Amino acid sequence: MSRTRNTDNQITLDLGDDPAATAPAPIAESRAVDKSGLLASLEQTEALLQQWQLAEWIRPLDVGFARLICELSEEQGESPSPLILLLAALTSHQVGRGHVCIDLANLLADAGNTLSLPPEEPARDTLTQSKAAELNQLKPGDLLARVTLADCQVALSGSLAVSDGSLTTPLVLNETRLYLRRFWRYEQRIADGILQRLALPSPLADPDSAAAQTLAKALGQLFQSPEPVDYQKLACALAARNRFAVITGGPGTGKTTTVVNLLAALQAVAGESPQRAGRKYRIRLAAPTGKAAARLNESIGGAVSRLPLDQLPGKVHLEDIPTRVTTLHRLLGSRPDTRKFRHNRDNPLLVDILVIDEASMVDVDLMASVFDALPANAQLILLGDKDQLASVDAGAVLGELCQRALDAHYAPDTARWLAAITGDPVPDTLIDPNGQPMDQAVAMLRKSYRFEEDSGIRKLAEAVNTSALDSAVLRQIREAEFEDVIWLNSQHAKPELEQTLDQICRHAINGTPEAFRNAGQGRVVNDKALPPPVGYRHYLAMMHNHGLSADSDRDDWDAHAAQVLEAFNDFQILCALRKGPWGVEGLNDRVARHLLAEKLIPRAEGWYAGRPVLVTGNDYNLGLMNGDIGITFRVPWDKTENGEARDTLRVAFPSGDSTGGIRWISPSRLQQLETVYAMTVHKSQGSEFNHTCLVLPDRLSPVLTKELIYTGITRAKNWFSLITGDAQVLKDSVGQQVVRASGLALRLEER
Ligand SMILES: Nc1ncnc2c1ncn2[C@@H]1O[C@H](COP(=O)(O)OP(=O)(O)OP(=O)(O)O)[C@@H](O)[C@H]1O
Repeated sequence: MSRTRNTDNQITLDLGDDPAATAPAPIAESRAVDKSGLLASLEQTEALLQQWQLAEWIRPLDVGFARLICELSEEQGESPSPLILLLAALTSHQVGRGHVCIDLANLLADAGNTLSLPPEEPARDTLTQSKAAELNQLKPGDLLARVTLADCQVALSGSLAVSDGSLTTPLVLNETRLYLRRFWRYEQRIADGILQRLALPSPLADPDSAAAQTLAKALGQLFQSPEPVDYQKLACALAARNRFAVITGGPGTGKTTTVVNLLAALQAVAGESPQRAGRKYRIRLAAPTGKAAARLNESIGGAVSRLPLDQLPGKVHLEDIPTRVTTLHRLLGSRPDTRKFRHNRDNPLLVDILVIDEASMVDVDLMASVFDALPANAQLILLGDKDQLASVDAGAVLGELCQRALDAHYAPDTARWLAAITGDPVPDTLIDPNGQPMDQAVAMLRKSYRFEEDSGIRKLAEAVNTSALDSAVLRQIREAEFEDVIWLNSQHAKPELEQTLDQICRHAINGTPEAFRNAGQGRVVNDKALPPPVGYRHYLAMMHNHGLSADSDRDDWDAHAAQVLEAFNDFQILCALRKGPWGVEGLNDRVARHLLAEKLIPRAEGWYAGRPVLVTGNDYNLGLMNGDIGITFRVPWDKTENGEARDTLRVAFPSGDSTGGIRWISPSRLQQLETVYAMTVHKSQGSEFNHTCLVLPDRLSPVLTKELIYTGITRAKNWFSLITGDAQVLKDSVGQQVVRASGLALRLEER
């Protein structure tokens, strides 16, 4: 058997079982496959990795990394084992899928599921059937069938490329978890940052101290709930005591309200502190995306203005509580072409308290950078919904930190302290004498203030979250018992494809208010009359209906664009997939064609007035961030040679700050974007829409998980509609859960 490079410098697999195969033979041409031999030599393994790469099972990066490991080992006089090569590629593959590491025990127990290989949907339709069939006999599971954990450990521990982290090796093995060094370091920096903060003594620890009494007094003024346990108050107390805290809660459970009260209480403590001589804390608010930052910007102002500041101790003023929310990248000082930030250990942020909203979207890389940039004694408070999808990139930091949030596990000492400060006894079910340090810093909000008891959105989200979807809720939704939820094609278990796709487009245009109870009219929630459910006709009609001209003030154009952008936010189609007729690509195209047929847009391709776009990469020059949404307008701002007004297209983006202004950008300057009639659920994280329509495909795929469905449903503020390609897919998706391999929770337990 030999390794041979072809003209593209690619290594081809000589399977050695065919006399004709002495020449480089692409895999499709070999007849029989000796699987056991594939891990016998480096050449065989490397060639196989290359075949997986060609089939797009793994990325070129994964093969490149594995090769690098071999080259480094060879340079040091070592003959790397084929198993190391394979494990290196698979570890890198897992990072690409959001895992921080690979758990070897899981890999050996069930390689197919652990790696999602072969992929459910082959990425390359160019792969001939015979080639695909042959590759299917060379799955990682086949290769690893006779490999034991001990084999892996022996191979890894004997390699110069692997260490326990104490040496600067590219791979790190921690018990059964194999990491790319970079990701092991991220996890270590996060764990160190958390544990170091949890170990700091709190000036509030003694409930009889003056500081703790001030806190208790402030909380007494800020929270006056008649409930036996006010979980918001409890969360405030807990987060005030710790230099690191997490507040998790579902939609509308009052995360923003709680954090605003917390900041006011902390400023009251600062104001009364003799050591601080009245000096208030420097507080910063941040969110992982521009959209999430803008949303918090919107809600925080109102919450701050409602604070009973004159009743608080410590002379707290309005300006002591910030209302400006920035993106984490801006806060940390991102620089083009490097993942290193301006603020780091050598140049820390000038901040005493940092609050990060939508923390479920923060990956390990960014979270490690946050800890690097924070002064050692600065307080970090993470807010988010633990049940939402994890970050797009590797890690599930918030989810891991909140693994035990439901039962709290407060140590008796913590429970006594909480009761002394809040005046409410902590329920016995939340007390655990074996509670760990991390448990003492996590609070869960348990009551939704946005959704009423009988809200369908709330019931559906809860049912999905607790995997109880086969129960009465599905029937209630099918029978349209709720005011706020409709399942448009629930009567068809397996609806016809074209008909369903057209139904989605008609729904996208009109919002189908008539399908909701009382045609979506007259709903009042929390004493507020809700706008009815709409579709995209709403923003397009508003866009075309303006009395503006070339002479109009630019402020009037800005106000018009702001209104249209807000109206666009009233409806959004969310998809699970990117590709295919059920994915964003297919649906964007189809919806545009329907809008064109209805004469709501002038064309369905390229740039046109009305085209909504989603920015898909950060553009620091234009000040646009991944996830920003803009709408294309026809504006009469250019001049002809004769000085007459000439129409031109400009894309209006919200300015992203608290001014509510508009940035007008010429389409030609925009590099990374896509049309956004349909958006993936992943991209919708951090956003909310008045009416959300979730589209589920006609086949189950690994991306369809409980977290995805929950995130999709909870993007709906007031109205939720569902269209399924197969009714069963909804139920089956809820049975699939995202489990990301990582060692963070264990690291926090270990010490
Ligand atoms: N303790 C409370 N009593 C009454 N209303 C409340 C309380 N807490 C929050 N609310 C109201 O509930 C709504 C949602 O609150 P808030 O925005 O703080 O929740 P959130 O968890 O941050 O929401 P989101 O899911 O949008 O992030 C707001 O209208 C708020 O005024």
